[in-house]
Amino acid sequence: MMGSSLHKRVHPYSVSDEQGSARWDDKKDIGWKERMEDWKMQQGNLGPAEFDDSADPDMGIVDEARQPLSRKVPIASSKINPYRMVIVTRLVVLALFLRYRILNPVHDAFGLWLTSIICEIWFAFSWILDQFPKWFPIDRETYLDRLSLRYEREGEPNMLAPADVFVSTVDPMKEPPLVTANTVLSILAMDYPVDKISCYISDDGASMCTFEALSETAEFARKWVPFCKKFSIEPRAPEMYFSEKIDYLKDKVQPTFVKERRAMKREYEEFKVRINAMVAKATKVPPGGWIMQDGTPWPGNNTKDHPGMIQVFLGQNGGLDVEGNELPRLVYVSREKRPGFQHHKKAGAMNALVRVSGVLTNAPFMLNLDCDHYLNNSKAVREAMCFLMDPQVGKKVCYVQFPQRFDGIDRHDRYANRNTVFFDINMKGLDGIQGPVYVGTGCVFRRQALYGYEPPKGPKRPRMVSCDCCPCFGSRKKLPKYSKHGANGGPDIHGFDDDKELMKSQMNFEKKFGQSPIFVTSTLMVEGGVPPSSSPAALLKEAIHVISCGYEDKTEWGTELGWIYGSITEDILTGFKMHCRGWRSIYCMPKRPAFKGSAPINLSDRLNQVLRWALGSVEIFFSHHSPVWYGYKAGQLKWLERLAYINTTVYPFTSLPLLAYCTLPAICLLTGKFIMPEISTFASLFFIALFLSIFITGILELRWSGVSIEEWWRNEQFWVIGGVSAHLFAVVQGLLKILAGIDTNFTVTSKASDDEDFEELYAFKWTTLLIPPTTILVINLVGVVAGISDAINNGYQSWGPLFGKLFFAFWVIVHLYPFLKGLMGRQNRTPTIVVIWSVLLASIFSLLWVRIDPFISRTKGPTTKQCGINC
Ligand SMILES: O=c1ccn([C@@H]2O[C@H](COP(=O)(O)OP(=O)(O)O[C@H]3O[C@H](CO)[C@@H](O)[C@H](O)[C@H]3O)[C@@H](O)[C@H]2O)c(=O)[nH]1
Ligand SMILES: [Mn+2]
Repeated sequence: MMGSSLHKRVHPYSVSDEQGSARWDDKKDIGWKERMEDWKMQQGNLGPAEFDDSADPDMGIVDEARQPLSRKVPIASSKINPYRMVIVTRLVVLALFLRYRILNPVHDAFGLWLTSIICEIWFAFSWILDQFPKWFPIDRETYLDRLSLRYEREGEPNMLAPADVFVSTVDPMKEPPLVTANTVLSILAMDYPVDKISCYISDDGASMCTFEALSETAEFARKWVPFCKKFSIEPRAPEMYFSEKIDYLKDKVQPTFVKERRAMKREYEEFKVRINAMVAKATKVPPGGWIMQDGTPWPGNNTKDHPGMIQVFLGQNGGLDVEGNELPRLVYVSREKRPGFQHHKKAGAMNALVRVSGVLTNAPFMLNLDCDHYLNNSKAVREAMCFLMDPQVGKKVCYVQFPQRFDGIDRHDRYANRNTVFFDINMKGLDGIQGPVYVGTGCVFRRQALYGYEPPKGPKRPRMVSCDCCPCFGSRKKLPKYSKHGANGGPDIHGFDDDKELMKSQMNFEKKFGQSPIFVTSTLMVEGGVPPSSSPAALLKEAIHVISCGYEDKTEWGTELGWIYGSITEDILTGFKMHCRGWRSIYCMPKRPAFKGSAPINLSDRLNQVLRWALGSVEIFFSHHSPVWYGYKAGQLKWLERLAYINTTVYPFTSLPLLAYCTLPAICLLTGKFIMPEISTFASLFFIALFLSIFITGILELRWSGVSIEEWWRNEQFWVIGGVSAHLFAVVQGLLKILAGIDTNFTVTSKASDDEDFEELYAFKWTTLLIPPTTILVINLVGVVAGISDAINNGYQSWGPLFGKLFFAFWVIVHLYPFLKGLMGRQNRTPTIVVIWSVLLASIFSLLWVRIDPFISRTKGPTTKQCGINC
């Protein structure tokens, strides 16, 4: 087994013999129980009255340290109340409108009328799903200085909780090692005690290139990290730091800065050249497979059939940085892959990291990042700790989610890549209910929440003293059931004196967590850490064991534990399970964005990404975890939160009515029929009222959220574009999958390296996703031309009814405009295949309608040709 851990530059792993005075568990002679108690006391579990501050000379600081670490900032009532009023009004208007529509069928176009009315009812329903979870939006504020006062007292060991950082990568060609290296460097350089941070990289591609790049990155970190800390630079990802176009001398006082920065930039450029050389070399696999620097073959030469690999860099025994300080641990992990075993993509990779980190470091919190999401704010983890370590609110918090922010998106954000409407409106809304959904990256988890436990029950105010002998926490009784902690936060591993009990619970635990006694024991250490007695070699051996591909067989991994399997959007499912168990999550938006990543900016890649998300949602919708029917028994999921989860799984289905609704105007224009009867002045009031209420909710929403009107409009446009392409395909593929078992293959999105001219934006790749929107666009344009020429031929009286139809057609065209731009590419060149297909479909379609109901017959002469003469 050990043979599969890598030998190149092996640093004997050690956790137990730490010396540093800042180590939170350096009182190693005290037992676990005492240490836990101790920590709890320090966390401020004592009520304010019991706090003994006579010993502390600085009363002011003590007072400050007792203050809450964060605060809810409600949205101003002058902004939120009008918003709510308009929502209610809109609901009433909508009901009146639908009533009118149902009671007034169009007899000569019954089919059109019926279709449109079904669509409208569905739109109304999906609006409700989207709207009501935004009833209680909130903002939050954190107090980093209080966190520091409370847990980082001078002369005492640092009490901040350790955090394990997980980074996932799979394909070095699409996810360039330089991007991953930057992410890793930003993590290693974060503003947090180094001995409390460990960074785990999961390499699902088992790529030697990724491995060697990481080894190189570890070396470069020895220079980069002290530089960042010395000059407090931001961001701490070198690529982004050196490409910032701001005045880098602002606020800098040290005279050596300019010189050192210049030297550092040189170093980074050399580093970059080395990484690029590795990548260039890696494009062609040598005939005999890759050979490591020590001459042995790379164990991951067959990416689908290879042993598990772990390599520890840096950390306690990994040498110091150039200034003589320790660096955080960096661990390369590539889980075992064998044919015939499901690997469950990112979710499987994350679960492997949960176990490896449980064995090696067992931090009570873990930060999850995609390889392209670097730490943009070096205090991000501290921000999260303001919630997770808060003695009042913390215990029930399963994770702290940060918004995703992006670099390298075109200024106008043509395809709504930034997703601001979701991140600044919907997520803030959820934060006021039971917490934001987990979006896959930029999230700090509580380890215990990932282990499938429920949040601690009991009074909101923490108990004064916790006592393990007291029957109310009877860990001896509760432990075998292992699903609930006592009110004091967790079971106590020293609670056994009966061997039989111990054996029984041991068996239960192994059924749940798998056959690793060391890992199982680690799950019981609620406050983290590894047993002081364990030897590094044994731990490493166990770490290899827990990433073997059969490890999860007959356990609860992926069903109840860790990242949940069963959907390509594992993130939604994982967060959903936690909320169902009664946890709450927190949305944290520091002023300086905590993390930044890249997004696919060209049309085809973007549509494919959206397709993947939508398919994931459809999968969840049809699964046993569907928020429509899952989790009522526990009764822990708040109903508005459920509504939001239902919305995230049913939204792809809106593509069907949307598709119908987008073709209706064209049909109407071509046939001369309309979805509504001639309307009276009274009825037109409904329309105006509905239109106004939609408009005003939009405006008021933008007012409380601070989202700009342009961002909102891009979102609307992309809702239609994605709706009639990606979401539509997702529904079809999802149905194929459950009905016929046909699976779709997806690859990761490529992480473009920054380029100035946005070449990427104009890159065009052919995909079938483009056909439906193009067709819709073409038939609507044809419809507009036909409708106008028809009206010209028929004189004045026909302009009235035409107006309504043209309005709908323009609505469609305007929404699809960015799509049209995308089709044109930079050189205004549309790939012929798209044109051919769309023109073909559009003309078949138009001809069909013209034949069935030729409006030309009503007019005397041919239409278009005479137009020129008549005008
Ligand atoms: O077999 C695999 C496949 C993917 N990944 C990683 O998963 C992450 C996400 O993949 P990406 O192609 O970048 O997907 P995006 O659409 O950009 O990702 C968003 O949506 C995904 C699905 O909801 C989430 O998993 C991501 O965290 C979230 O950022 C990347 O770090 C990959 O390296 C693996 O580790 N193993
Ligand atoms: Mn991504």
